[in-house]
Amino acid sequence: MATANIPLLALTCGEPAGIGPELAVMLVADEVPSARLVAVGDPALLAERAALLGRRVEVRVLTPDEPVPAPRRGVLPVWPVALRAPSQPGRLEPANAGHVLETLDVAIAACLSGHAAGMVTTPLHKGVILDAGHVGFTGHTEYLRDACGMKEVVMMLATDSALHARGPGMLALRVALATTHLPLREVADAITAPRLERLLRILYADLQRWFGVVAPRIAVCGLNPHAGEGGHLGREELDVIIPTLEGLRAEGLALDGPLPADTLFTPRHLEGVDAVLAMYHDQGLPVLKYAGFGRAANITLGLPLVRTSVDHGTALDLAGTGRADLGSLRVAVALAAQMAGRSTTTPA
Ligand SMILES: NC(=O)c1ccc[n+]([C@@H]2O[C@H](COP(=O)([O-])OP(=O)(O)OC[C@H]3O[C@@H](n4cnc5c(N)ncnc54)[C@H](O)[C@@H]3O)[C@@H](O)[C@H]2O)c1
Ligand SMILES: N[C@H](C(=O)O)[C@H](O)COP(=O)(O)O
Repeated sequence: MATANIPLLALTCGEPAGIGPELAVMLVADEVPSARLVAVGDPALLAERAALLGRRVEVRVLTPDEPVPAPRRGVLPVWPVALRAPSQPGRLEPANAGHVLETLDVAIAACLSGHAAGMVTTPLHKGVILDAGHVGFTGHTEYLRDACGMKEVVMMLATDSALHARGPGMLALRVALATTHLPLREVADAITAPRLERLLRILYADLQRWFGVVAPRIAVCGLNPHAGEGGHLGREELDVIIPTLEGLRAEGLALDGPLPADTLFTPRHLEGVDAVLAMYHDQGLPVLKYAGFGRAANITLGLPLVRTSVDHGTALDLAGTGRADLGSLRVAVALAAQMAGRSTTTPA
């Protein structure tokens, strides 16, 4: 395949004090990356981290018009976005929050214009972006939603099936979230029937579109212990979740639940299920990360572009040590490449 026909992925380098920049370096230092990549970040910082880790990497600065070369070991093409202040591994610097957001803007613009076929993000630090005054920032997912003008998107994490014996396919356990980065006390109010319906429609459609699941079966968690115990432990199941599921089932969507979340994530209940919809972040993600931390990826569904990410955060405790595990970034890149390939063959 000619280089220009290999889907191009923009790889944002994330929080400069975290492990993102060194993961970008490590990805090309020891192996040929599985996709045509261009990092979006500060070239001097990347070269510095490569030197700190003792990795031989040529950081090759490209203008937006220059072709991005085919993947090659030891070469990291970069679309430059300058740091706003010096960065030390492990030390957050609010002055660099604007830099982090600019890397996202560059990648998003490249995807929306069709220049890049998708974007892969390494971790940013939500707290330091808020400390810097970006009020309301809660993560890539919501930032991408707003940047792309979408009303709703869905965060889904998926494990790499290589670790699991649950049958063929690249990814074995997929967990989507009905609410994302929200204080727990606000979760119940955020789960309304119209929203839940929109989220389930996005999840259903994107399982078909990106993962080739012809007739998705989705298992939906209850919000309350024991899925509300018939209304004795909370009424959200009776008032919101059950009527929403019934409405969508009448249209032919295969939806199980609401099921008690504590037993839903067991092999018998997961048999034949293509994705689980958890009601909140720490209902679904601990299970997913227990099953595959370091071998899973985060995908934003419902966007007009391909976006995957790693399953972990900035790991400030590991930054600059070279001990961060590259596994999740490998999965995120491979998955984005697979999705980008589909987006050229499947109508939107
Ligand atoms: N995709 C993202 O941008 C993303 C994802 C998760 C968390 N975060 C953000 O990261 C920051 C720190 O979050 P946290 O402390 O809850 O989670 P974290 O994932 O950064 O760290 C949790 C633990 O996992 C370890 N860990 C993380 N990545 C690792 C890797 N690649 N290899 C080996 N060990 C690894 C860390 O050393 C730490 O012990 C927060 O601001 C959070 O919001 C961002
Ligand atoms: N909820 C994600 C996780 O725990 O892995 C993470 O915070 C990333 O979210 P964004 O992709 O929205 O930044």
